[in-house]
Amino acid sequence: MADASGQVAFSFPPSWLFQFPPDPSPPSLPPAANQHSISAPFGINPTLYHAVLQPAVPITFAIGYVTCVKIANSFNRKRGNKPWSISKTNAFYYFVVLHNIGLALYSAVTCAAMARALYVSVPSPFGSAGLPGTLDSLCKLHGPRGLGDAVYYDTAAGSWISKNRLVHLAANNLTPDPTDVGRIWNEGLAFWGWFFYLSKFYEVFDTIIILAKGKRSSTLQTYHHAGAMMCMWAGMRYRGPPIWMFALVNAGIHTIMYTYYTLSAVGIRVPKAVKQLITTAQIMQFLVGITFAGAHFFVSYAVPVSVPYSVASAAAGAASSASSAASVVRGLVNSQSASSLAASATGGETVAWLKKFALRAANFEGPAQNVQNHAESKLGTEIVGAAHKLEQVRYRDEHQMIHCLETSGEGFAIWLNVVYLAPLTFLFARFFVKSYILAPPPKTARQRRVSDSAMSAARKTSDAIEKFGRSIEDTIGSFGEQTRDNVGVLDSRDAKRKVRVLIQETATTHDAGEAIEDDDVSSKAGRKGGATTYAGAVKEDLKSAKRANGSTSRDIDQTDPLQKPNK
Ligand SMILES: CC(C)(COP(=O)(O)OP(=O)(O)OC[C@H]1O[C@@H](n2cnc3c(N)ncnc32)[C@H](O)[C@@H]1OP(=O)(O)O)[C@@H](O)C(=O)NCCC(=O)NCCSC(=O)CC(=O)O
Repeated sequence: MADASGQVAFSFPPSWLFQFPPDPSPPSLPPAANQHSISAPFGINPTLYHAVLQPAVPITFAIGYVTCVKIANSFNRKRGNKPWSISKTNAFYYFVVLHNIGLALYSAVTCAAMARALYVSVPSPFGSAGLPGTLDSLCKLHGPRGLGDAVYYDTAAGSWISKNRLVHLAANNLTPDPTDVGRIWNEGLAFWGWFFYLSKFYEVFDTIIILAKGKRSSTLQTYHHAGAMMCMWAGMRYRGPPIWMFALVNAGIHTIMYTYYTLSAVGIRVPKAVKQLITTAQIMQFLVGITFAGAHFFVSYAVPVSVPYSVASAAAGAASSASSAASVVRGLVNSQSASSLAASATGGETVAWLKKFALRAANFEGPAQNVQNHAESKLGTEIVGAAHKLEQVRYRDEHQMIHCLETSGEGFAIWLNVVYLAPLTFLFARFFVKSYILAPPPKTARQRRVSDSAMSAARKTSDAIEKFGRSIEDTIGSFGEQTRDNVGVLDSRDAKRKVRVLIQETATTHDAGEAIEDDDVSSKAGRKGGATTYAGAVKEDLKSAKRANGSTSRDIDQTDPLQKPNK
């Protein structure tokens, strides 16, 4: 299927894009050393650059990470999810705050640098190169800016090439020139993408923070971190074209997410609506990411290609028709040697030269030799020589459809990302449903009243128990004294009154406790957030209070000297 202009087409992807394992050629390309610009603020040692992109690095790390998380999860479960003692230290607190601030800032810088790279590399589809120009800039990451000027790896030829014969490779003639500007790789992805890949290893500290708090790392958390390092690796190792989006959008979302965690870590409560917005943005990035990355498999577009053609036929055409002559002139002006020829000749000389050229093409060699320039001298031998050369090989631009992707490695990087993102989107959607749809809604006035009464009930219970204990001690004390003094008569009315008042008080708080228990608001939310955690704690206090009250009452029943004996 092609668009109206026939310049863009959508078709089923060729099977070689799904080859596994992918072709290891070509290796990734470090950014140019000593560039000192926002695209690459400093050089990266090429050996190091390649070393961390070895497949063993992310695979080993991801397996090690998942194994450690499984062990730590079961450790935390066995300990009843008790926070590790280190999590109570100041050092841990400051580490968590700095970790989040650092990642928020780093993500913001990466996002800005990638946005700039996109801005300078991707032309508008409404510009002179149209939609193919935009697609070309998104599909081909190397070489100079301009439709059809990209440098890409031709798997069949086993070398880097360009559709434009005027575009040169690096000095070694084997790789794209690292100083080329105007495409995403050299404009920032080579540098910022590589560090973003490394940051995925550091981000496992998120999990360590969760574990240290005595919680268990969720499937979402573990899967996300293990998968992110694999996907960033594949994108950077094989230069999957849409990997820029991972770096740009994910860095943007992480700026917000780590700002949220910073606030959360210092105890600033973020409204639930904001939290919900962050989760929505995360889900959106995955959906857009899957669609955008997947589209690369299906897109082809037209690029101008320099096609060599035989001069003789073109020249014959030039002699026979004016329009063909015009095309010859265009061909000449388009070609490099013709440009230099034109540069060396003034307007009159060019006309004379064309006349000579047309005569020669028409096989009138004699008259051709005698063509003169405006100074009425025969055309210089160097011009004739150049024209002669032009007769050998000429190029003209034709439009050819090319696929967006060129190597099986690019294909691999994309499908790995799509395969990773699909379950991640599901896990996030489930998180969304659990956290914002199934979780209890914000408290109503009545629920708040119940919650308040829970707190005051808890307070009363504890005061009453305290008072009760003291009275029992006093009563037993005075009873003992009176017994010792052999008075034989306890001030029974006073003691009885005290005990009755206390039993009444605890009974009141017991009822309040029942009321709270019936209301599941405070109990369900229990584990998340300061207020709900407090409500959970209150409930626990109430339960203990109830237990304490029950046993104390039994004790009183058994010890009350004033109680009538059971019949
Ligand atoms: C709103 C969210 C950003 C965060 O939701 P959470 O449920 O994690 O939020 P929360 O308020 O319960 O916070 C969790 C607890 O950990 C503490 N905490 C502090 N710093 C943290 C850090 N860097 N990472 C994880 N937890 C951290 C919090 O203070 C809090 O402690 P306490 O409980 O003691 O108050 C959400 O959208 C989300 O990402 N949920 C998934 C959670 C997850 O596993 N994320 C993995 C990264 S996903 C990711 O990164 C996606 C992406 O690439 O965009």
